[in-house]
Amino acid sequence: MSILDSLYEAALADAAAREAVEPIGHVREQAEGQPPARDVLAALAPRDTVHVIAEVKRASPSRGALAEIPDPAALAAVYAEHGASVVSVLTERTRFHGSLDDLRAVRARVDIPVLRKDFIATEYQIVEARAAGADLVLLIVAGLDDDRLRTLRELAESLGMQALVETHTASEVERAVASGARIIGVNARDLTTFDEHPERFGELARAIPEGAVRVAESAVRAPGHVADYRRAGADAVLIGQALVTGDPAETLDAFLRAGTDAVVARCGRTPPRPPPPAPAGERRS
Ligand SMILES: O=C(O)c1ccccc1NCC(=O)[C@H](O)[C@H](O)COP(=O)(O)O
Repeated sequence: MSILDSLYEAALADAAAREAVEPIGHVREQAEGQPPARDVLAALAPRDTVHVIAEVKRASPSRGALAEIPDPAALAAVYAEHGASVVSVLTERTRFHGSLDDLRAVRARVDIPVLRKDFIATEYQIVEARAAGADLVLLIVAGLDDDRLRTLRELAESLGMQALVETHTASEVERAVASGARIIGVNARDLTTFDEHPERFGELARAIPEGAVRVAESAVRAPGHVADYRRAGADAVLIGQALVTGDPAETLDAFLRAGTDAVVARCGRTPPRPPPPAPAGERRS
């Protein structure tokens, strides 16, 4: 069994155990009682700057333990104060040591949108994400067939959320686009081998339509990496490890500075040319 399959298996077993205690009807009522989801597309809309999706990440299958993070809400508050546009919360328990309680605590503390990052393949996981306050859910193309991908994205949208549809290959980008995704991520990390291919983002971003938000995921370890992703066309960069293993405030400040300073030479999105000089008679002295 691949690592990705085993991650889905564990996440789905946990979700089934929760569902046995709390059926989907109850969870749907809780979801309907939540304040409306925050507008993720608006949060990621300004295209004159790179956005950071800052992750609460205690551990990972590729690196093991990263940081204890006893108070995920406090970490998220630092992210929000230092300019993150979205907070990503890993809610998977077995390999990432996360939970829906982390997500609830983060959502209660910050005003920016919150992503539920997990191995989602069922309606139940989408509804419980909204019930816990998520504004955005992760859907991984490699783990879902076309029908599931569309059904789950549409369910998320019907609950007011958006979906970050994650890809790693050209054919996955094609499937993400065909599924109607509005926010498309290219993960530099191969989820079956854990190898990182940061150049992959620039190779694949061209196939993501102009109207969609392009997210570069993983493998940011230094400010220059944010600049590289920005130059390659990223509207947003998803960062976990570097933020939780360094000083989150300083690291995020440095990453955002680097992203803002980067020359925006984006595939298909070159910055507007300056207007031609006015005729001599109209020039101000
Ligand atoms: O991080 C892992 O080891 C991992 C392994 C298998 C599936 C998913 C995994 N991570 C989820 C992510 O996509 C990252 O947490 C996220 O993009 C941030 O990456 P990084 O900045 O490299 O921590």
